[in-house]
Amino acid sequence: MLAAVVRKNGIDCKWMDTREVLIVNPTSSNQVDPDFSESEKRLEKWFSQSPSNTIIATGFIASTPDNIPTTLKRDGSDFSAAIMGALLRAHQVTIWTDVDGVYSADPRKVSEAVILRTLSYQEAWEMSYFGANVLHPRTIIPVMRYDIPIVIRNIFNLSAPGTMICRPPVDENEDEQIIDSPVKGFATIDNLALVNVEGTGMAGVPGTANAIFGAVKDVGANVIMISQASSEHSVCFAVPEKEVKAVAEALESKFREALNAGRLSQVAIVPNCSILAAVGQKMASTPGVSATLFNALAKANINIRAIAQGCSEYNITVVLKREDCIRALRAVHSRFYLSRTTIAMGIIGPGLIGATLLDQLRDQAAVLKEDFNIDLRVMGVTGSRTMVLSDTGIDLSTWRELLKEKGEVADLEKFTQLVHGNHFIPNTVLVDCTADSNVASRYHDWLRRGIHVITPNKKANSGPLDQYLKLRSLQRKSYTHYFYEATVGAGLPIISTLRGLLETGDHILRIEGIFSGTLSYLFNSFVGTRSFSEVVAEAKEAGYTEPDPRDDLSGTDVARKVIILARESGLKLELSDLPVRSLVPEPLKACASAEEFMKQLPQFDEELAKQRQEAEDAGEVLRYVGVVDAINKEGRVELRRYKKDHPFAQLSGSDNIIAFTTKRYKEQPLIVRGPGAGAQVTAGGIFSDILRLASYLGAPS
Ligand SMILES: NC(=O)C1=CN([C@@H]2O[C@H](COP(=O)(O)OP(=O)(O)OC[C@H]3O[C@@H](n4cnc5c(N)ncnc54)[C@H](OP(=O)(O)O)[C@@H]3O)[C@@H](O)[C@H]2O)C=CC1
Ligand SMILES: N[C@@H](CC=O)C(=O)O
Repeated sequence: MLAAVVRKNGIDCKWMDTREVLIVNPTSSNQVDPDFSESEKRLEKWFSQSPSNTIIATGFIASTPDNIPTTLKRDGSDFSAAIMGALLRAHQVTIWTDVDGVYSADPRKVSEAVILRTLSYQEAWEMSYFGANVLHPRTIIPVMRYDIPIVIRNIFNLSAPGTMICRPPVDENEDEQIIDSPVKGFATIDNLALVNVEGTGMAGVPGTANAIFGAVKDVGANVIMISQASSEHSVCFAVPEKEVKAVAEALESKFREALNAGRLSQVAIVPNCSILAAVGQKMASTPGVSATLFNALAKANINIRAIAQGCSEYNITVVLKREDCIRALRAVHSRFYLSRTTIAMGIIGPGLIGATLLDQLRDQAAVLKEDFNIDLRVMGVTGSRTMVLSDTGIDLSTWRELLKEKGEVADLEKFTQLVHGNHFIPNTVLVDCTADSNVASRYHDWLRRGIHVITPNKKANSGPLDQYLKLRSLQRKSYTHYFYEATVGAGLPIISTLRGLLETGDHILRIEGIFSGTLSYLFNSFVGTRSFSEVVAEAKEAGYTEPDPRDDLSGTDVARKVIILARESGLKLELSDLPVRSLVPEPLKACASAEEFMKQLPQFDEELAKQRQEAEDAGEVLRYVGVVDAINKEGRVELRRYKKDHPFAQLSGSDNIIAFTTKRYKEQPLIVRGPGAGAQVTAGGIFSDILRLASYLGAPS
């Protein structure tokens, strides 16, 4: 019928019943092998009887050598095209199908998967084995014999150039993707089980592998991957889950004697596994591919159960828990720059700092995506009473309304599970923008679960020493990150400067400074023109104070920062070890709320006004300072008087100033100075930590 339609449209065309031309031999595995020499003879004869430039040939069908009609079995239509291409020594074979080409990963699992412009024959083989929408491997064999390219095109989208499967170009500039990434694509197989045969009696015993795989063959199971360490104490292989029971029984029966005698210790089954394979011919000549792959998996906190790589190096296969498979696929896909570094984020505490951070994330999202390939997806926002969650990411221009109008009752465990449970995003970070010690007490659990933590909240690092040490030790052992630059100096680089000094071998002697933006502002502005309580109200209004300003005035906030820096420098101090001079009038310590405290504060203005006047009369100013004394292994927080020409007397606004005296910076300390409180700078500091995390996870920096 098609030939008739083509002829009706004016094209001279013949139709070919391929049963007359294609001759195939059945194989033992219920497939067929083309008989090329017989088919060539018959094709020549057919042409001599029906000369034509255009042939419409039947797909899928052929004949046996004794002329009995048969089919080309599964994927037989593609196979007929490839055989005809080979018989005719075609310039190119095009397979018209309903997809744009071969993707770098299953687009249902990796939304950023890209169409591959070219694949080598071997890459196409590897990808198709793993279920990617490529040609069946046997389809490629006939055309590969004569180096004939096959192009996969979409009949429904003629503008898509498709994927060309061919011998790799000699000039690599022909293919941008090959240059960008040694890995062409990733594929997965689900519903597998691992079988591990283990025992000291296996080492150096010829025939062990033969016996194991003989037993597997006897039950008709298909071995999908094999791995054996060179110690020969164990052989592990993957089979389809539905076949594993029979395999285990066959092995136990075959090796009963060795198991009883203890020469084999076990035949263990690991159910619910998946395979993830990285495929690329260029991997063979590129060092570091497996390191990058394993690193990406480690960073996504994914455990690898088994590994296999053939010496052709076209394929690296890892076996993982099935539930980790999609996350793993996304992590490695994004790591090889085929797609963006995507991080699922949960923001806890949308108060002043959290809300400012959300707005900064909203304003910068497009630039991060387009220019830096970073996709920060806020999957949830929670306060102490309500929370909002989304599977795909919250629209940051409407999060306030969503929280107010559609918020559900806050539940931090549920929040954590849902933000982290998105299997499509490999990495999760929880950003704690509260001042709550209960939230801080969860960091250990989050890090243990592979969730990164970023926070301006000082409670965890200045809380009980043993918990702090536990947290740091866990963090050192795992691939999860815990960043808290904004806990000291808000957006100023204080912790990173200290780390830089220590990591390069310097020794801290003393860290001294004005660590409180609020107290800095108070003493910079309390110059005799306004009362003390008025200046405190201004600091609160400017967003410098803690949620309860008594935390600032009591010196607790400064003490916490001193403890954070002391611990960072290696001192094992508790918050209670620090003598603190509180500026909170004794009767107001018991006020029920921050509002009540602010209301009553004016009654006590006189006392501080007196102290300020006394200092001024002596040509001095009052400054609230913190000290880490690493020589005497102690910390202090004090209200001190400084001469007016002292650097600490020269500050303005909410400036912090921190002086590091070290072995290298002994005569002149290293000084960091700048605004040390306020919503924009603090949120900016947290944002920098988030981008640092993204770069650790693989985003270009
Ligand atoms: N202001 C500054 O310049 C700086 C602040 N910081 C730190 O930033 C953090 C936030 O400060 P700020 O924004 O001013 O504080 P806010 O009081 O404005 O906001 C705190 C937020 O935390 C939420 N919250 C409290 N407890 C919980 C809980 N158990 N679970 C979930 N959410 C909770 C509150 O929600 P709800 O309203 O529903 O109770 C609120 O949204 C503090 O740790 C502070 O020390 C660090 C450096 C500088
Ligand atoms: N309340 C704090 C905010 C930063 O940590 C301050 O005043 O410094």
